[in-house]
Amino acid sequence: MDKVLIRELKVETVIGIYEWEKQIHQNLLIDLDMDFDIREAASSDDYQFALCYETVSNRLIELITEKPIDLIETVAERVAQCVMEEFGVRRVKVKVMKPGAVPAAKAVGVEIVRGHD
Ligand SMILES: Nc1nc2c(c(=O)[nH]1)N=C([C@H](O)[C@@H](O)CO)CN2
Repeated sequence: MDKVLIRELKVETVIGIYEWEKQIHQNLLIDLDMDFDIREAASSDDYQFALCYETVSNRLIELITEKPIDLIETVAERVAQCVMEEFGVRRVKVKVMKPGAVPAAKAVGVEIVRGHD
């Protein structure tokens, strides 16, 4: 299946389970693999048939930053639900990484796949 990809979308937001985390902003890095048939956009060279990675990125930043979230699992599920419901994506892989959360690790994170072919 064709895919539209977003890599390392940086989202600065209030994220975490601890009280001190609720007082600061931290970065999340989000990867998306969105199943999407690109043939109509490619053959027509017409933007109206494309899944706009810019529009998706801006919507996800809005979604994630609208209120504090405890778990990165919640971020992943909300992102998957949003791209399927609002952008007509039938299957999506979402990876949410939290750099710096564990000092000894470069990043920690979760990855989910939602939807079907
Ligand atoms: N599976 C998870 N484990 C942990 C999370 C999380 O979101 N998912 N969050 C934390 C803390 O917020 C941590 O990032 C603070 O450094 C701990 N474990």
